[in-house]
Amino acid sequence: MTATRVLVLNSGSSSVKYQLLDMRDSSRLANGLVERIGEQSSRLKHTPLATGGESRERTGPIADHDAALKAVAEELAKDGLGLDSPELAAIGHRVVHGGKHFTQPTVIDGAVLAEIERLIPVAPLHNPANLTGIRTATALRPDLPQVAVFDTAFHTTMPEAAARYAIDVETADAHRVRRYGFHGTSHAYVSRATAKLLGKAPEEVNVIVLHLGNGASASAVEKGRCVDTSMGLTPLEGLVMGTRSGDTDPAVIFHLARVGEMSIDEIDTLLNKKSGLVGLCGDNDMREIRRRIDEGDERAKLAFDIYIHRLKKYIGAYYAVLGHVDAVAFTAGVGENAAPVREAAMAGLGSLGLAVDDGLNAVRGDEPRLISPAGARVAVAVVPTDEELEIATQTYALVKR
Ligand SMILES: Nc1ncnc2c1ncn2[C@@H]1O[C@H](COP(=O)(O)OP(=O)(O)O)[C@@H](O)[C@H]1O
Ligand SMILES: CC(=O)OP(=O)(O)O
Ligand SMILES: [Mg+2]
Repeated sequence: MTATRVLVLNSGSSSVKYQLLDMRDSSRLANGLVERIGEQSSRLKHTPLATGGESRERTGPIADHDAALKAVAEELAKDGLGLDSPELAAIGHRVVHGGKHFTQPTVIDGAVLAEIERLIPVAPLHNPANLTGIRTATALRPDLPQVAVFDTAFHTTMPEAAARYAIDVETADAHRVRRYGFHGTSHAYVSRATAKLLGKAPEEVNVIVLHLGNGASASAVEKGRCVDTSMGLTPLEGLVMGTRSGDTDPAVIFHLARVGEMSIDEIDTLLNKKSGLVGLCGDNDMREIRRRIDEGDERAKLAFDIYIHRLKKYIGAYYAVLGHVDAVAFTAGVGENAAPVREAAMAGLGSLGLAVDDGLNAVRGDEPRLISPAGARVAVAVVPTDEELEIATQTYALVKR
């Protein structure tokens, strides 16, 4: 029997999303989510898609990512899909920071682990969780290839003009300070899916991808290659996000340290966890923000306006970077679901050939779809991302013989 299944683990700072796929037809056998890891109220939700069974939930403390992954393995085993299955070909891991070094998916060995560990200072929220996921999975199946698929890989094609900060070159190089970009697996997948929606090859189109989830980033993709993206050294730069500030004057940090007497760690927490939408209005869920706006809440409206203003600036910037744009693609939780965000982001951009058709924008669905009016100069599209499928595809391509 040839092994054709791939388990994908996407370990975030306080969550693990997972999916088990059969790569013969890319069908999903099971998926799930463990959230609030490290809290008393952890929750695991598991859906056994292969058997068509009901989703199962367990709540109660799950101390760390190691315990989370063991709980996932137990749930999979209940459906006869345990990690001991001979049909499992590999485990694919999302690794957020791969630095400059990793441009391709990579089978993990000691040297790869060491490099991911060395990058912890530039991805303190993400890389430690990714490492625990890899170590636990390896302990459960030491015989299987474990593959790292890096968020940064797609962005390694950025030209130096986009990747370098304008700071002293020697200092920057000594500390590997440069723009790496993140969500690359999603930007790669969505830019290709957008080309397909237009009936073109990726090499034939220029696309602006707007990945708007809890973390959010934009990218400029020229003929299939990333030429700029909004996240930088860490996933803090760029757009306004659920809890992250995105762009600020770096002097805000000196000011808060000197005048506000805050420690560097306090400022780090402020900008990464207490800013963005949650800092502006107390909510980071776009559904809740829209509900509050409908009730006349001024703070929610201001938070929304700041979010949209920043998004528009990046759309304009990447339009200029690309020179010619074939499509703008909205993706991830907000991009796929929040019609008012798409409408507001495109409002007033008619002279750039950008517009949305209200009727098309209101349609909901899981398939890639156009929302621009017929005959528009630039296509505007909603293109659902699928980071897990992309990670599984890249993982399987690397290990199948
Ligand atoms: N129906 C919806 N309308 C508006 N926003 C939504 C909707 N569904 C999800 N979202 C937004 O999507 C976000 C999560 O996006 P997602 O891509 O899953 O993020 P992440 O992968 O970073 O956890 C939520 O915080 C919420 O703001
Ligand atoms: C890199 C990053 O921001 O990831 P996420 O959106 O999953 O937090
Ligand atoms: Mg995400």
